[in-house]
Amino acid sequence: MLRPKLPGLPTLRKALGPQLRLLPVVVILGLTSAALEGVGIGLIIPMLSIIAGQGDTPDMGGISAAFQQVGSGLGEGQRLLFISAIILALITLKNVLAFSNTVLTTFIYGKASHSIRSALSEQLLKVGFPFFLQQSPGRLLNIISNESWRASDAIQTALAAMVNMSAAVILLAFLVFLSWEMTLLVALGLALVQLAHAALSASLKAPSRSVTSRNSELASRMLHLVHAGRLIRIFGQEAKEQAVFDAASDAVRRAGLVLQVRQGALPPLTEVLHAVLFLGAVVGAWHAGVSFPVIVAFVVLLYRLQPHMRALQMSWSQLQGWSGSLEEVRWLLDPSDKPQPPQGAAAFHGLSRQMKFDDVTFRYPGSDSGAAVLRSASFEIRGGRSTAIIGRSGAGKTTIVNLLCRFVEPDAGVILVDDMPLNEIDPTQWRSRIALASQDLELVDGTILDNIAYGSDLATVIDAQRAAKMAEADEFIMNLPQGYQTIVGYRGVNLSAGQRQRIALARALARDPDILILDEATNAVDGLSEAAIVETLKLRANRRTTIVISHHRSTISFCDDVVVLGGGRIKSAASLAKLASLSMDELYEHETSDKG
Ligand SMILES: Nc1ncnc2c1ncn2[C@@H]1O[C@H](COP(=O)(O)OP(=O)(O)OP(=O)(O)O)[C@@H](O)[C@H]1O
Repeated sequence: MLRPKLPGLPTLRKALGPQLRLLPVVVILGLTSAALEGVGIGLIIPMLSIIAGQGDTPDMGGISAAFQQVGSGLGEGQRLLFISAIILALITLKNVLAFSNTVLTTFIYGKASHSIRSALSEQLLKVGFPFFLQQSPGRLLNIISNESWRASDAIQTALAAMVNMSAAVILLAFLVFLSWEMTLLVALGLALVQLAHAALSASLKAPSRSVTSRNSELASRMLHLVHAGRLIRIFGQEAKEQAVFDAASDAVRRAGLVLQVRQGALPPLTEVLHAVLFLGAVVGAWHAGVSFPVIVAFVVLLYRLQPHMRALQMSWSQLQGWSGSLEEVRWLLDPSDKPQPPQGAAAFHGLSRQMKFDDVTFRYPGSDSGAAVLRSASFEIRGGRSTAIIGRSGAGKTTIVNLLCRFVEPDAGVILVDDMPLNEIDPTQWRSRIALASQDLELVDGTILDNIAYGSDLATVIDAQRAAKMAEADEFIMNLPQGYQTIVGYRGVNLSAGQRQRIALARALARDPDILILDEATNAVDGLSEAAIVETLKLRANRRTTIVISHHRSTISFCDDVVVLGGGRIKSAASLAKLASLSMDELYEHETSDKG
């Protein structure tokens, strides 16, 4: 009866994973408990015959006659007790099996829900970074926090549908055995009810998608309120923001109302149609001259069948109502239309000579019509030296970092590492040799120690303290009441911007990387602390490769080389010592013919 295409079925099947092999057990338990129920109801026939004083009603055939034989050798009183005992035993056993099935389906549901959440997290961790440049965080948040739960609910509903389907099949079989004519009538009626139900359920898909997209918009507004708290207040936008939020929230309410009203119309409608069917069957049976005990058994069976049929139909409409959610979850889990993570299998054991940008052109995804950020850029960053990358705002400095870290890949040209194309190197091995401290690289919610140790295997607080000392962070950390155990809060809100930067720098230094990249990593640090940090970096620079991006002359003062970016090109690449006399503004304009 539920043949039409089930929305999101592949997603559900994938989520069930190894639990799929438990589904036959669910079905067998469902069939068995329904069979026990059917037999129990069938035993009403001899019971009623005894009570009505009809003895063995002669005109019965098939399964009714078989039921009629139960306890036939006993006296009436004893037979009544005997049949009652069997019915009680059957009811008890049926409920034990039903309970076992509830436990089993709950177990499967829990596992499948976990697997959906885990798959979503895995996908977010695995997907190529450009995905995050293209997608709205609100949409992603909504999928993780809302839609994934609906997908889990869909699994529970699908499992319940299987149990109900099993019960319906068995009870229908008993009905056929009791009276195939009456069953034919009932089946015809049920098919009509199902058709009406399916037509109405199909109209739930559009409102379901609308609810999903409104929820995404609302999640974006919520994120905005959380992240832009200061901005909203200082510009006095509270009333406007409230109005925008209310509009988004009300849009969710309206879309939800349409969906729920349509869904809500289905149960009463189905109940009325079932009642018509029920009464029609009774009247029909009376006209056909079916015996009283058989009519009662038939009606009781039909009565017991009805909730299963209704539940099946409800499951169907619920799954239609969640189709928007299932589509969103399926979309996020589908890798085919997502940017791939960086590839490459060659081993990397450390930089010995240089990193070379050879004719690299790059444009951000989604900005195809706009100008390229880098156009045929060629320059070298020599190993074991420190290189400043400078240029006016928007020149493409951070883009170079993104390319080096393989967050994005060049559209044309190649980046060579010791003459090997970077895209052939195993990205995990490559990144394990890099540490990045950047103005927009977040702190994690945890202690200062957690943050410094993030990404390196620091054995002790002493190790963390060594890194913190190099980043001029130890002193302020020790002055905090909880020291290294101080909780930094979400994105480090409990700390000042300069403190956050010094912890991020300590985190990068703790990795003791081959290649240290500092992208505006100290622009919020006071001059004195910055001077001390620069001294530390100078000492370190003799051993390791360091790339520094900054608009401050003092920050790049210790660098050996400088690469100047402008208008998507490399304007100049030279030894910084040769340009020592130039101010920052003069450096930005400096142009050499040999950019080597
Ligand atoms: N995610 C993105 N999508 C589209 N364009 C982007 C994206 N990120 C940066 N850009 C564009 O790329 C150009 C270079 O940006 P980039 O961040 O590399 O500049 P920058 O030199 O580091 O600037 P700043 O000194 O201001 O930090 C800019 O024009 C910017 O608008």
